[in-house]
Amino acid sequence: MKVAKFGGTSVASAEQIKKVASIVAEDKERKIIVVSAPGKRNSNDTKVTDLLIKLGETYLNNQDTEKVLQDVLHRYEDIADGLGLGKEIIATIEADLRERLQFDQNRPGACMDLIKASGEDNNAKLIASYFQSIGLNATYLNPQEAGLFVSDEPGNAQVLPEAYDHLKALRDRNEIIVFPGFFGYSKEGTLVTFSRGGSDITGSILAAGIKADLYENFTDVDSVFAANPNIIENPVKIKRMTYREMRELSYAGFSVFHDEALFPAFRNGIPVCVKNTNNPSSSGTMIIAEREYFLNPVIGIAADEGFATIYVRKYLMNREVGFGRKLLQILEDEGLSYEHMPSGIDDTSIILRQDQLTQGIEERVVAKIQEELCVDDVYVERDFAMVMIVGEGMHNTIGISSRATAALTRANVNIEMINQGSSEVSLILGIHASDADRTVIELYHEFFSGADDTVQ
Ligand SMILES: Nc1ncnc2c1ncn2[C@@H]1O[C@H](COP(=O)(O)OP(=O)(O)O)[C@@H](O)[C@H]1O
Ligand SMILES: N[C@@H](CC(=O)OP(=O)(O)O)C(=O)O
Repeated sequence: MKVAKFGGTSVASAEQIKKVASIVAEDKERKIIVVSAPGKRNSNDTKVTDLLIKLGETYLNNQDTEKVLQDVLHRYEDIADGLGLGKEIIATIEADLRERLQFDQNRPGACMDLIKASGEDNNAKLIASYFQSIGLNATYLNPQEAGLFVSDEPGNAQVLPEAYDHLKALRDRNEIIVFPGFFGYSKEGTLVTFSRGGSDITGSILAAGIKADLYENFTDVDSVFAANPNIIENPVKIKRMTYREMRELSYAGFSVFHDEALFPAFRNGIPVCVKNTNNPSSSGTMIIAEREYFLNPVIGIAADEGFATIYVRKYLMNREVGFGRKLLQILEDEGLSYEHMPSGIDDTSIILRQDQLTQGIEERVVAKIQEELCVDDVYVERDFAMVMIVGEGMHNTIGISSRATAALTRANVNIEMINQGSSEVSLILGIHASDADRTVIELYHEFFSGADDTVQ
């Protein structure tokens, strides 16, 4: 049995949904179909999820919601017309949206999630009707009915272990199930969404729940490439990669697959295949537990922006018992998570996602570090990027970091931070965000020039 997830680009228009239907129809093993909200039809388009976030904000600010509501409805009307579905489905979607716009405004997180998730929910209903109209034995299934229980953290839901016990019953269903991605329900019955891009997570949870033989993730590219195709023209394709490699690369900007989506598949040993809805005969990229040979020690290079550093200096920091704990406690008290913490003997830098550092929080954190830890210096710097060089073959390969630093020297890029975990599967370089693309290009040429069309 396979779970197939179709991303926003695969369900953005009637034409795309027809391709989805033929992919589903051609393989009887494709039993659970997870769908996203309609995504971009071209580079100037707006994702329905982004329209819905605007709708949610408009509603929560007590402004007139009608214009944005109509923009959302037009997207579904275009799709329904192109699929030859009647007007009834649009009336149902409109009624559903208007009902969501009655939700309690005193619960803004839950209200936003309810509105945001309608993109997937209504698209799943529409796609299930289309499948039925062309003779497929398909049915829409609501995540609450299926038992997809999650934690009550708006916009950042985490699956609850008991969800898997409920979801395994889906194995016994005889029809094709069309399941909306991106959200589950708390035990109290509140709808909660995963983080952005979270339909990948739904697919992985369902694949783990039914112990699928394969989790297929359909998108708009033939494979995962060794670098972001928006930065490198025709990058080499990755044929096989490990969960760990994909996790590191998606963490650092390979937006093709959500980093949180790997865990359920990995824990249950379910292979993941990234495939192209527009070219389904292409074999795609297999993500598996292990791969045996390494033609190239590096498999991919990624860069992600939006990081800040809290720099802390105190003479004899290395001798002060409990300094690190107290420093991290200050972050914890403000609800901040951190990504890396490279240290010297008298100084340390805490690297974190800068969108967490709103002005009030930044001021409080700096003041607390100053007062409670009596440091010599503390300040925040913004707009860093983290570049990751990743590959299982890097383990015990001599010279990777010298090749990387030489490439950055050629690109005239200053390295602010360098970090390698003991697993030696990745090397992280902290640089200024404005240098990110140049860095990826130079590193790509260093590690992939002369490589075949496909690696590994
Ligand atoms: N290394 C990479 N390999 C493949 N695609 C990548 C990579 N890095 C970034 N991408 C981008 O990810 C996009 C697919 O992800 P996304 O837009 O979220 O698709 P979907 O709508 O199917 O969920 C590709 O079109 C590509 O621009
Ligand atoms: N529609 C949601 C969830 C998602 O996974 O979308 P996509 O498949 O387009 O990445 C979002 O935009 O965040």
